[in-house]
Amino acid sequence: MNKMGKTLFDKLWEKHVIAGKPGEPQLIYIDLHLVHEVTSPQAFEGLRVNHRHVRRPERTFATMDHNVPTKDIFNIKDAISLKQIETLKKNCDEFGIRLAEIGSEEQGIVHVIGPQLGLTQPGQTVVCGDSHTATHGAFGSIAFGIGTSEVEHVLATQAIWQLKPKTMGIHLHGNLQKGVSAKDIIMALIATYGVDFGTGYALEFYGDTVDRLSMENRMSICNMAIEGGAKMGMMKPDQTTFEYVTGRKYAPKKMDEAIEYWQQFYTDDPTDYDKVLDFDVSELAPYVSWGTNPSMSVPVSGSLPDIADMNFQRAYDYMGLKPHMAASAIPIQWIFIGSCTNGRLADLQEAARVMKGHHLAKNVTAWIVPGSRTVKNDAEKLGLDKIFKDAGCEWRDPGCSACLAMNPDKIPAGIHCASTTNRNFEGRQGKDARTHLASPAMVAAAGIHGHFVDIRQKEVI
Ligand SMILES: CC(C)[C@H](C(=O)O)[C@@H](O)C(=O)O
Ligand code: SF4
Repeated sequence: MNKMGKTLFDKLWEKHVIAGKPGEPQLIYIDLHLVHEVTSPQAFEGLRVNHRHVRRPERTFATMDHNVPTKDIFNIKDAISLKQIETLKKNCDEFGIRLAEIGSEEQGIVHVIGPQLGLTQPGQTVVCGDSHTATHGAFGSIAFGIGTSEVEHVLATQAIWQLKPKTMGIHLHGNLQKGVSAKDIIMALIATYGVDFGTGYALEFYGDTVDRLSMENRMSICNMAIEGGAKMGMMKPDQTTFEYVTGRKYAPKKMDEAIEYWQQFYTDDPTDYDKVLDFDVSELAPYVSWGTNPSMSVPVSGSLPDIADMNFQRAYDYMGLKPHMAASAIPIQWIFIGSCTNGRLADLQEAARVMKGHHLAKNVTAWIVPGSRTVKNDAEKLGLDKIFKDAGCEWRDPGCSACLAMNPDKIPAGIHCASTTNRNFEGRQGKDARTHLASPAMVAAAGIHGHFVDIRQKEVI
């Protein structure tokens, strides 16, 4: 393609390059470094051993999320979890880093609290030792996950070496049908193009569909860019973004100036991308995953595929399902609503809207886990906790919880769990647990019925 202008990504990249030549790894400045307890201990240890300090503590913010129990939160029984939590506290004290600890108002999943506190802003580079850092790209920033040795490098230097990726524009257009959400868009994209279509690319989602989405919905899409193989997913900042950031705790004091600066970040013309995908969302159905990677997903109105290859055979065996069965016939015994994909207030409101006045089907267990303490408090102010509890759900404390089996919240073996999370790998939610990814409204409806239902049909909820 003949590039005339610049993409959103190009503009952000240029503003942050400190050293290096195009075509080779370049050193880029990092505006925001988010830290959690799992991927930071060795990084801090490296600083200590080398007698280094944290270069920009005021651009670094830590939280506890993966290991925290979501019930009886101060009572961490697992020795490794306890060690990681205690180590983070010690490291933050020693290196002068702000920390949202268990029990505090600011604590929550790293990708929920960054935006919520106004730490995440347009025009930034954001890193964290966590693959779902792509979430923050929804604000119009370069945001990506890094490994522990890179965490150490960023702590010490506030910069990182990166090879500039290619850019892919994903043009989303059309109106979503009622009951179809942002989560369905990203699941459908991955089901259509596979788990590695984004490898080597920075994705930018754009188009009239994106323009109409809330920040929460935009974050759900960028969050799963990594499930499509891309390290980063982004969207240009617009009025919706500016309104979301305004008034937040760490938002810029001079908002007018900030907005004026942020307005330069957009793609000049779609021909500037290295590649473009065109995706009409108007006929999209809600999606559910049936297998053991996020591309193994189908429309809820459809049926499960043939055994195309060995991976499918293995997935069917693990999931205890059969080819050609209707997606709506997948039995559901557990539901999980939470995570950095769908654990924000808007997600809980969506689930509560579906659950209101209903009760869980017999034999269904439900865990509702707000993405942060603030989400929890805000939800309670709106009475959402009561709706969930009346429906028979457990209303828990914030954390990653059953999104991954790194804390006491594990889904039992053999159980089919409809989950608002982003990964459905073998053992992800507990040994031999069977994860089915879907949107908050779809998961809530599955809890009520004990199987998936097509929530586009009025009579089901
Ligand atoms: C534990 C962490 C490193 C991991 C990640 O990088 O994504 C986790 O958050 C996940 O979702 O699997
Ligand atoms: S909620 Fe899940 S996907 Fe998000 S950071 Fe935690 S473990 Fe990773």
